[in-house]
Amino acid sequence: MMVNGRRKARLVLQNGLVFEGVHFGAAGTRFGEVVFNTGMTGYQEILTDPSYYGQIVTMTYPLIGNYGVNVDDVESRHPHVRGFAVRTFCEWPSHHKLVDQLESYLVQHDIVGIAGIDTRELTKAIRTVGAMPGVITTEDLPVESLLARMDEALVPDAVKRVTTQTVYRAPGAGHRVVLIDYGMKAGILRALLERGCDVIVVPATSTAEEVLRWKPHGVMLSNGPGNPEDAPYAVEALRGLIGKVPIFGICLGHQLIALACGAKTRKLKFGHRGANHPVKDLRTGRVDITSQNHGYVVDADSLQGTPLELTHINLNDGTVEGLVHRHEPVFCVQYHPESRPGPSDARYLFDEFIDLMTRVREGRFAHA
Ligand SMILES: NC(=O)CC[C@H](N)C(=O)O
Repeated sequence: MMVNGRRKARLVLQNGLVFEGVHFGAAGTRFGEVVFNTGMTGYQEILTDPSYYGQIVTMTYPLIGNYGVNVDDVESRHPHVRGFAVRTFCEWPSHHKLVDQLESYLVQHDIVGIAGIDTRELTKAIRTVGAMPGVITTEDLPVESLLARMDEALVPDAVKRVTTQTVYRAPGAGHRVVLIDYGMKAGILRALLERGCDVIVVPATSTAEEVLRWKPHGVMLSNGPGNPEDAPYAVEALRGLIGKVPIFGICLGHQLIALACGAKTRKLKFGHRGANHPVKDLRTGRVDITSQNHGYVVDADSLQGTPLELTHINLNDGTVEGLVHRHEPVFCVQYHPESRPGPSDARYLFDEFIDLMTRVREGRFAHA
């Protein structure tokens, strides 16, 4: 069926809620966990952030696509979302860096989109019920048959599907850093290269021995998709790295450090995805406005009895945002200091990592 010259599309949630709109992007049927992002801009970074692998993302900001797509705002080679849901998409974008329209970009990468739905109502449904499986379809399929297929939204072994298959090096004259790619955003690599690091990017399945063979001055743990408990091989590798080399973990990397140290993770009701999450550093009182994208979190109570100390909390819901190891040069944050998209308040954490590696190399490492 057509609406205003466009094919009809539907977004169906597992709880039976149906949103009718029009199709934009590729045609077809795509299942995925439905999550919302509250950023006003940054749709291209969001589409290409591998942590969204297998998910259907809806933007709460109502007008999407107005600056088109460009070659700079990508966090990986191609989009990783399964579907994209917006209120209004802009058919006549304008920006000096624009190379394409959002719609043709989605078609090119086979991402099914829906527009013209009440994204506020959709977001409220997710906030009330919690993030849940759903589907976007441009096909004329009965709702019952779609509801019966919601298992297709599951993404087993997500990290293994997005990690690099080969080791590669981005040379630099500074500290040698092994960057473990669990589904890395390019912004993390960029932040290290901007600080002169000699970066070796390795697959998520690398063992501690494989990482240490590079004789790194530091190990950087990236973000990545899915439940951290689904990557036990990564936790195992970290157990062999903690205490041997300085480590800085971001998002999934942070959660994996927590698991390796005996803490637990749990699923948030609807996650944190946006560019304005306030995070407080408990040691300094400083508050950063941060970029976030996560559905899981480290359980604060489970830190009891572990060597980890809580350093940062989210000011919206009090959840764990940062940790430091009490005895070893290891620290991590749940949010995204590389931003992309979002504010750069927390970029200084990369400088702290550089400083930590310098201190360890010079034998000046000591925790307060
Ligand atoms: N951006 C990330 O690394 C997300 C980590 C994890 N997949 C979560 O959703 O919590």
